[in-house]
Amino acid sequence: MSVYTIVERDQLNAFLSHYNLGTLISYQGINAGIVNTNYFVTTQAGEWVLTLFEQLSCEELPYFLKLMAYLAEHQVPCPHPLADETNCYLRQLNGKPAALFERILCGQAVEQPTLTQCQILGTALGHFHIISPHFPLYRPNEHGPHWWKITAERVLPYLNTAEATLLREELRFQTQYQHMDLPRGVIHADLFRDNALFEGDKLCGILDFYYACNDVLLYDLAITINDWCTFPDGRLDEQRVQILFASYCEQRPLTAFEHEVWPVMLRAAALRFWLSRLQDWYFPRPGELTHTKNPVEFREILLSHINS
Ligand SMILES: Nc1ncnc2c1ncn2[C@@H]1O[C@H](COP(=O)(O)OP(=O)(O)O)[C@@H](O)[C@H]1O
Ligand SMILES: N[C@@H](CCOP(=O)(O)O)C(=O)O
Repeated sequence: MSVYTIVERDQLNAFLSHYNLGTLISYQGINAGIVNTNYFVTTQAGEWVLTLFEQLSCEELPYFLKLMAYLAEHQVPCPHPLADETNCYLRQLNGKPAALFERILCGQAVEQPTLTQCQILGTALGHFHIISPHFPLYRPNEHGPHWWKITAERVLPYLNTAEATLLREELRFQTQYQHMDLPRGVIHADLFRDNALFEGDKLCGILDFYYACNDVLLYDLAITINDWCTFPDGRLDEQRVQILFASYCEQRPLTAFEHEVWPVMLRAAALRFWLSRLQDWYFPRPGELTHTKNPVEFREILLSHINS
C-alpha cells in the first residue's frame, strides 16, 4: 500500500479549512502508486485526491502543479489542482508538501489497449503537444543523455557481455544525434498505459506528470508508442502504431526531419526506460514500495527497433 505518510482526521480537517470545500465526510488511502502518498477525500463539495509529495521539493513542485492546471484549462483531460484561500496550489501537511486535485471519477488503466483507445490517446497527446510549447515555465529533462551515461556506468558491471555490448553500442549510436532542429515543448515523458484512465472509448484522464519536462516532442510520442503499441516479445504492433501515429499527426503534423529521425527516437525512448528499469532492479530506491518492472521488456523493445 502506497501510503507512506499517515494523515490523521484532525490534520486533514485543519488542512481542508484552507479550501472552500465544506466539511470532511470521509477519506481513504489509495493503494496504487509508487512514489507519493495519495488519499481519496470526500467533502460536502465533492471528491478530491490529496497527494503528499514524498520526493519532490517545494521548489520543484510549482512547475508540475501549474502545468496540470494549464493543461486542464486547455482541454487535456487531467486533474486540475485546487487553489487554497491564498490562491496557492501547494501547502504543507504533516511535514510534506501537499496538494489537492480534482478526482477523476471514471475509468481505469488498460492493459491491452484497443485500436480505438490508441487512436484517442494519439489525439490527446497531439493536442497536448500543440499547446505545451506555450507553457511559460521551463524544466530540463533529468533523464536525458547525460543521465543515460551516468546510469549506464552504474549498471554496466551487472550486465552480461551481450547486454553490456548492446548498451555501449546504443549509447554510441545515440551520441551521433543532437536533435537540435526538432520541435520542442513540455512533454509528459512517462505516458504509459498505467498513467491513463479509460472507460471504454472515453479517455477520462491522464495522470502522473512528475517526469514532465521540456524536451523534444517526438521523443514523447516514441515513449508512448513503445508502451502502448508493443507485443509482449518487444515487437511493435504495426496496427496500433499506425492508428496512434496518424491520430497524433492529425493534431500536429510531423516535419520531414521528424519523420527521418523517428527510428532513432524509438530507440532513444527504449534505451531510457531500459536504463531506469535496470537501475531500479540493481539499486532499488530505499524506503519505496517497489513494484519493480522488468528491464528485459525494454531490452527486447530496443533490440526489436535495432533489428527492424
Ligand atoms: N486525480 C485523480 N483522480 C483519480 N484517481 C487518481 C488521481 N490521482 C491519482 N489517482 C489514483 O492514484 C493512483 C496513484 O497515483 P500516481 O500519481 O500514479 O501515484 P505515484 O506518483 O505515487 O505513482 C493512480 O493510479 C490512480 O488510481
Ligand atoms: N513507466 C515507467 C516507470 C515510471 O517510473 P516510477 O518512478 O513512477 O515508478 C516504467 O514502466 O518503467
